[in-house]
Amino acid sequence: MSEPTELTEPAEVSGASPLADRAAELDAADPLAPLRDRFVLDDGVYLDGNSLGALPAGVPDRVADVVRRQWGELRIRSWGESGWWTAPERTGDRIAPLVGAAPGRIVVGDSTSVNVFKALVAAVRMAREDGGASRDEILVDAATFPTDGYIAHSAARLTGCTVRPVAPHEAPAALSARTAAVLLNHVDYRTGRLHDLPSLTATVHAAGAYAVWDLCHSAGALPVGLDEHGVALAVGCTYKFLNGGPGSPAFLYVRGDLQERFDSPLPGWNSHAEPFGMRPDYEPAKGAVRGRVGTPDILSLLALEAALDVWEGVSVEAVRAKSLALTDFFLECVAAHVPAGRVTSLTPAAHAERGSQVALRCADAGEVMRRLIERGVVGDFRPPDVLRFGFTPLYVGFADAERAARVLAEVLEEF
Ligand SMILES: Cc1ncc(COP(=O)(O)O)c(C=O)c1O
Ligand SMILES: Nc1ccccc1C(=O)C[C@H](N)C(=O)O
Repeated sequence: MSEPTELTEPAEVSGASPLADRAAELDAADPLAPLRDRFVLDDGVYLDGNSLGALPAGVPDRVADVVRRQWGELRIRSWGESGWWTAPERTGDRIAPLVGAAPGRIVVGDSTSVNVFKALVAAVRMAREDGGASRDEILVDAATFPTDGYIAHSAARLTGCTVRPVAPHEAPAALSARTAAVLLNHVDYRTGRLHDLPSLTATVHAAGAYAVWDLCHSAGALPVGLDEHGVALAVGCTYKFLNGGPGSPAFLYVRGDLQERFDSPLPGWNSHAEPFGMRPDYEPAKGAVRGRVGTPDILSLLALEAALDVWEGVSVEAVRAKSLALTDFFLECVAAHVPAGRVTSLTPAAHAERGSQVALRCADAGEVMRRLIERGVVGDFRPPDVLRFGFTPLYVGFADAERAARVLAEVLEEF
C-alpha cells in the first residue's frame, strides 16, 4: 500500500474563486462535458460512481419497452425475436473495446463473485494440466475487496489448494513452482491504487501460473488492454463505471487461445454446445458462451445494454485523460481549501499508479461523509477512516471537484 501523502498548501496560496474560475475554464474546454446530458442527475455532486454509476437517460424507456412489449406482448418469442438468448455475448462485445478485448471473448452474466469463482477454478485446472498436481497455491491480493478473498478460499478448498495473501507488488517474489493462479485487483477499491497489469501478468505467466484480474474499478475508467497484455482471465462488474444499474450482471473474459481449455466449475445448460438438445451428457459450447451458467437475467442485462449506448463516439483513452485531470484538480483543491494535516491522500500521486478515485484518510470519516452527503456531495465511507470520492468522467466536471473540496473544508471546520 502507498505511504499516505501529507497534503500541504501549495506555495501560491489560492483562494476559492481562482480555483472556481479555473474549474469553469477547464469545464469549458472539456470535450467530454456534453456527455453529462446523457445521464439523469441533479444539482448535487455525485462522486460515488465507483460504487453505483448514475442512470443513463436512455435506460428507462428501453427497460419499459423490454417489459411492456418484449415480455408483455411477444412473451416467449422474445428469446429469439428480441435477441434475448444471445444478449450475454452481444453485450460482452459492447464491453470488449472498453477493456481492449477482441469480439467473442467476453460473456456477461452472474455476479462478479460468481465469475471470480469460475475464473479461479478454471485457472487452477489449466495450471494443473500444464504443470501437474504440484501447482497447489493460489496467491490473492491481500487488500482485495473481501468477496474475492472469500471466494478464493472456497475455490482453494475445492481444488486442494491453499491461499496465500500477498500485496500485488510482492506477488512476483511470492511466485513459485507451486503457484497455480494469482488473483489481483487492477485498482484497489479502498486506496484507488492502480496496479501494473502488463508487468504483473507477464511475470505470473512466465512462472507457469495464470493471472486472474478483477477489473471492477477499472472497466470503463481506464484502458485495460486485456488482449494486448495477454491476460489469461478477467472479471469485472458493470454497475460502477459502466453504469449498468444496481445488480447489473458482471462479465468474464477468457483469452482467445484459452477458450477451448476453459473448464467451468459451473457448467450449466446455458454453456452447453446444444442447450436445447436436453442431452444428459455435457458438451461445452465453443467461445465465450462456455462461461455462461443458467438463464440470463434479461431485465438487468438489457438495462446494461442500453446503458452502454452512452459510450457512442467516446474513447476510453479520452475518459482516462479527463479522469487524471479531474483527480489532479480535486487533490489540488483539497490542498488549497482544507487546512494542512486534516486529511491525507491514500491515492498515489503518480498517474501510472492511480485509478479513477481519490481516497482521503480522515478522522471521524463516517460522520464527515454523512455531513458531506447532507450538503449534496455524495462520496462514500470505507472503514475504518477512509473518505472515497469516485470520478466518472462521463458526468463529473471540474466545478464538481472544486465544490466537493470546498464543502469538505466547510464540514471539517465543524469538528
Ligand atoms: C473489486 C471488487 N470485486 C467484487 C465486487 C463485488 O462483487 P459482486 O458483483 O459479486 O457483488 C466489488 C464491489 O462490489 C469490488 O469492488
Ligand atoms: N455492489 C454494491 C452494492 C451495494 C453497495 C455497495 C456496492 C459496491 O459495489 C461496493 C464497491 N464494490 C466498493 O468498492 O466498495
